[in-house]
Amino acid sequence: MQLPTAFIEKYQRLLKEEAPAFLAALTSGTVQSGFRANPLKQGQPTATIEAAAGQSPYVTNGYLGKVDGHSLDHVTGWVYSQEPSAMLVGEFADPQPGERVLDLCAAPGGKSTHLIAKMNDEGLLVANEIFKNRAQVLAENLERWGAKHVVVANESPDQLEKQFPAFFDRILVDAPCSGEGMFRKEPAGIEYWNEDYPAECANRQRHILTSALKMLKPGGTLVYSTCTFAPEEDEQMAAWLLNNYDLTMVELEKAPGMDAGRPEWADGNPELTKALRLFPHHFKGEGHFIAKFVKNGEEPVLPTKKNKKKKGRGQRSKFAPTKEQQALWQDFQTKVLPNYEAGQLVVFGDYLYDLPVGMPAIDQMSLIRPGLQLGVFKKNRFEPALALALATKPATCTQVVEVDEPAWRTYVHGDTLTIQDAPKNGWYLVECDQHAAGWGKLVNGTLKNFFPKGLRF
Ligand SMILES: C[S@@+](CC[C@H](N)C(=O)[O-])C[C@H]1O[C@@H](n2cnc3c(N)ncnc32)[C@H](O)[C@@H]1O
Repeated sequence: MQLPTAFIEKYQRLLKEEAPAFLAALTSGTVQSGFRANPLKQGQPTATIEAAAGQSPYVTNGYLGKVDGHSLDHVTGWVYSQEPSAMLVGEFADPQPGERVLDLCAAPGGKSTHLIAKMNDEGLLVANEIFKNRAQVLAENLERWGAKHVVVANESPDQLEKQFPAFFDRILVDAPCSGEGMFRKEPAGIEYWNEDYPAECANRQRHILTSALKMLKPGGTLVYSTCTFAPEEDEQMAAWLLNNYDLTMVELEKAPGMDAGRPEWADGNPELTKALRLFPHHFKGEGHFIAKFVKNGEEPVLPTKKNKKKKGRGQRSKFAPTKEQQALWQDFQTKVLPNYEAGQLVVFGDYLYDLPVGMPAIDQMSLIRPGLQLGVFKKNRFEPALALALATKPATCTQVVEVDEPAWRTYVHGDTLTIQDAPKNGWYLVECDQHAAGWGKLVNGTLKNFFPKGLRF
């Protein structure tokens, strides 16, 4: 790997006698892969964990090692591949169950899956991505993860800020950056780099952070992270935040191998040591920067109950299912998922979603996934969605077909399954080794395959 001369000279200047070790680790060190297990699923991804190289000492459910993209654990969302430095961001963000959380730059979803897991799928996570194709990937990854209380939005930060004034308890800005910390893992990123690139990225980051702070409640927490070493995007951005907003910086606890922020690379404010830096010659992972702040000030006065009610009612009626649609869903739910508790049922096109309670103004923004997709209405039928299967614990489902791994492979390939001693006809959750894998419709001993065509392999 050939690093640009200007890059080498910059870090020789900044890191002085440490520079040779840093540059050697960046060009020839080993990329450490990792993954997180999904605590929202019922059980442990034993097969992937058995093949792992060990556990992360810093991240609950974090492991070192690779994930097979065609494994049962991956396809059913029991694991998410994420390198060891990146998984520290969600850990330090530390969202709590019941909070309103925004992941403003969320695709492909590594941090979002971590945030909602730490929230125990309680409260509301808005996972936003500015680019539509990336927002689709984000929605797919969150669908596999099986979370209910997540909305996927596809907005620019300055559009989103209009919908959520002082709304969130916690916001993560995992910013688009110059990506220097990923050069070792993704060398193609080197081609985009030039001396001015960090300053360009910093300009964009200031815009994103300006919107984020408008959406953060007083008393709320902002976590800012990058995967670059550039001080312009790291300490200088944290200094800019402290100089322009009423924020208190939160100390991030450093384990051996984790570095403190460098005040001398910004305006000398000693507070900047509270931030965390990950260098590849000190930590077994890629380059990252994390800073955490609390927004000072009083909570705003909430709108009166009367106003609130009006808004909610209008919103619901526009997207509310018809009586026929409700009856179709209820028929399915009573038979198959008798204990399922929906938040607000909303219909977008022909699709039925379970919108998390507390999500405002869904008609005012571009949403890729307004909550958990429950299914689709087709003529006079209801067809359950893969997302619902992946969010279902098999023990809560009354109609389950258990298959072994070869039969599961047949299922994800798109073929029908023959079920011996078949029970009554109807919708069944396909389960393999406790993993909910999708839906099938049993007709006289043959399980018709409803695994989405685009995902078959
Ligand atoms: C570092 S990546 C996020 C990674 C993600 N948090 C994860 O853990 O999987 C930054 C994201 O910001 C998005 N982005 C690019 N320009 C943006 C802008 N002007 N405003 C908001 N997001 C932007 C990128 O498309 C990218 O998906």
